[in-house]
Amino acid sequence: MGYLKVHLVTQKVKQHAPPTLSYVAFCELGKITSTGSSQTHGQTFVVMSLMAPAAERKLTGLVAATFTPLTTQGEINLKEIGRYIDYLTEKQGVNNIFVNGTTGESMSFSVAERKILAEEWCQKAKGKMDQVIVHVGCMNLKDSQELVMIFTHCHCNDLFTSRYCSYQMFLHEVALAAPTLPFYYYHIPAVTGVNVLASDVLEGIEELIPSFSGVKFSGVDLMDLGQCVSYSQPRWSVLYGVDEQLLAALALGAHGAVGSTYNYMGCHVNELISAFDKGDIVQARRIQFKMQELLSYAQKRGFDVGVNKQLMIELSGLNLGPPRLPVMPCPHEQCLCIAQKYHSIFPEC
Ligand SMILES: CC(=O)N[C@H](C=O)[C@@H](O)[C@H](O)[C@H](O)CO
Ligand SMILES: CC(=O)C(=O)O
Repeated sequence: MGYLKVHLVTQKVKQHAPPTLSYVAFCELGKITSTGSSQTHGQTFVVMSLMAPAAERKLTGLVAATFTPLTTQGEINLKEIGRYIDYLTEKQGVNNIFVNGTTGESMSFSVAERKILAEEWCQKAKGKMDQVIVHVGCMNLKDSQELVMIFTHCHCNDLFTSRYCSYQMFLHEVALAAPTLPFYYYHIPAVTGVNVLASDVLEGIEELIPSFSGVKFSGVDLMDLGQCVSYSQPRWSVLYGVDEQLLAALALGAHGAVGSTYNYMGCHVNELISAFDKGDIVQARRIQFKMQELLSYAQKRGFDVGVNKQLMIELSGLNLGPPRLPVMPCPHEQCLCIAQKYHSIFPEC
């Protein structure tokens, strides 16, 4: 059975106009295992994404993949969302968010909960965030379409007509719910198990999908990334998703980055990007090595979404609550030692 992941991006129009929201969607096709995870055990499938006309403005800079705030009873906690957004903009200098994604444990929430969360994130982000990406991936097409339709009208189109035919038929169904949204390809082989080259997927795609707008590249194959950047059309964005090697991606021309660690390392990573932009490669490398030191320390102790969320709580003071089962809460001491490591490596933001 296939599952579908769709991400919508809302973009605030800057300047003096009242914030108008337009949308971007990413979607990927995959297999569901008995645990409901997206591991495919070697099955091949293509991960593709939809993106909206708002893509006139390129997605650039850092995007924090947010955690979902819960109460101690495990219910969604809308009250913390405003504070979370203020923390990211004021403390971390991060002005784009990616909500209800993997980091936000989207698959552990009902469609109804996800709609409420998406609306609250968009509402609270108005006037504060540049872009809000809402992941609306579900275990079935109907649920995804329902989420997509929060944001857009339903029309028909015929974008999917050649190559990758079965994927295109599936994607076409999503496009029926969001026909005006341009396409993105979302490449995350470590999660999906799909080891196609992203650059192969991009080849010729602009002819097939005129609204194609780029790729979210969360793989470690830097040659493939380079090929994507090299092929990238002027209005496309290539966004990198492996935080611990962002510098390599910048050197290859990535336009921005989406990641979980930008929730609490955003201010340092912004410095990394500035150093890189100024040609100060030594400083950029110094910051990247610090990120690697922290992440390798955390990974040796087991670094899953539960640990990551608790680390964010320790570092930000936000009231994000526990993760939802099957993700287990992180023992306090485990996170405390990672938080201490963070403080020993990084200065205050
Ligand atoms: C697999 C996964 O969740 N990747 C995240 C985003 O794509 C990253 O932000 C990682 O959490 C980060 O690079 C730490 O390994
Ligand atoms: C990191 C990311 O892309 C996600 O949370 O889905």
